Amino acid sequence: MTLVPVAEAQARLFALAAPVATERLPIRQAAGRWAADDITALRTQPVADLSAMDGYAIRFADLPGPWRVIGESAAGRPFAGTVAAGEAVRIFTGAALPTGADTVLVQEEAARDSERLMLDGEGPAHRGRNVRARGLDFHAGSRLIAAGERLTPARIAVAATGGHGALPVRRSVRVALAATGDELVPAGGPVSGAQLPESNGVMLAAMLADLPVAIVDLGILPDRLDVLTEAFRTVEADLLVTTGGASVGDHDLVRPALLAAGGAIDFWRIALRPGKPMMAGRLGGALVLGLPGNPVSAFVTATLFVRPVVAHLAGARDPLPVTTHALLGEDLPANGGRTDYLRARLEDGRAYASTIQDSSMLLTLARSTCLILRPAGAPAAKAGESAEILVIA
Ligand SMILES: Nc1nc2c(c(=O)[nH]1)N[C@H]1C(S)=C(S)[C@@H](COP(=O)(O)OP(=O)(O)OC[C@H]3O[C@@H](n4cnc5c(N)ncnc54)[C@H](O)[C@@H]3O)O[C@H]1N2
Ligand code: MOO
Repeated sequence: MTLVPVAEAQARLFALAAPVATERLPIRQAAGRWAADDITALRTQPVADLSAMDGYAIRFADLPGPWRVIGESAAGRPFAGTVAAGEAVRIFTGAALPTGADTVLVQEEAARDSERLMLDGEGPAHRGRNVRARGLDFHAGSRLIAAGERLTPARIAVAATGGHGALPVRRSVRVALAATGDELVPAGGPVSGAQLPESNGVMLAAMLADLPVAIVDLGILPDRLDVLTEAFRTVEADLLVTTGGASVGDHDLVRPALLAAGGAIDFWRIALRPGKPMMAGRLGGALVLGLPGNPVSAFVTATLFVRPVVAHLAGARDPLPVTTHALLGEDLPANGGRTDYLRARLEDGRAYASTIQDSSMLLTLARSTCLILRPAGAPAAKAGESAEILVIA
């Protein structure tokens, strides 16, 4: 049985579907979406030379003063006249520098007696001190945000300053979630002996909460081919994510049900631990990801495939999770043929893997703050060596 390497599986998954359609959204609703186009400045910022401090606009050549104060320039209310030799204008942060002035004397270094202004300190060290030149931040026509970049709060702010009130984004991604298994009952309800509270659907919804998605909750589906087939046949979504029933047991029916519903499997089984039995395919207009039922396997495959493919569909240029590095807290044994994602805790910059790595253990996962990546075939590693990690909490 050949297992698909993780990076190849991610690339194949992204190739199965293009990003969803674009729309224009009012800027206050666009946070967290991905830009569908380059966003270019419609104006220059600042549009004029502005004061960076509260003080007095002067001519540097007139130092060390004294000056005569001839007016005021406030943000939004510029001084209309011109500053001539020996003259100063009271100025505030963000206000336009009057014509003729080239420098701002901060008020802490000035002494004023009615219209008469004197230096009371060292004064500005050079011409242009405390002045923000026109276009310091950006010029009209500059690219502010590239297509495929996420609309973070700072990018929303730069777009607003660049003159935009609405932004081109991808519409939200419709994600259908289905948990499968006869043993499952909804969280919080009564649980009899052989039953188990459903947690994968709850966890997946939480893992998607910061992404632009509209969740279609198919709830808990029983291990019955006819019920699963009908649910899959009628689902309307961009992405269908199932959990459980992905392996090879007699009650693992997700694959046959997808095929019976008219879907096609593109790949099944990944060189990944935990998460090997994951499958990916298409069903009508939707992508399908069949995640393994073990909760930790569902978490790891959702981290490596579900969140990234949602980002891909939502127009992300770089949809993959970003890893970093940490020193190993303890020795690790050689790894087998699957890339391993060890549940671990980061403490003082060192990553400590949990002793038991069973893919059913949710408390271990809940206490973990990172996953240590162990590439397929990696040799044993010593405490203190650097390892690639994925921060998860
Ligand atoms: N003979 C083999 N057996 C198994 C293999 C294999 O290759 N050969 N693979 C194992 C691996 S690895 C995994 S991972 C699991 C995944 O199997 P399934 O996707 O079919 O998962 P289930 O059997 O349906 O469930 C596994 C486990 O997880 C619990 N579960 C399922 N769904 C939920 C849910 N929504 N919330 C909470 N818990 C859930 C379920 O009760 C089971 O305990 O297969 C191995 N077997
Ligand atoms: O791949 Mo399974 O996910 O080891 O438990």
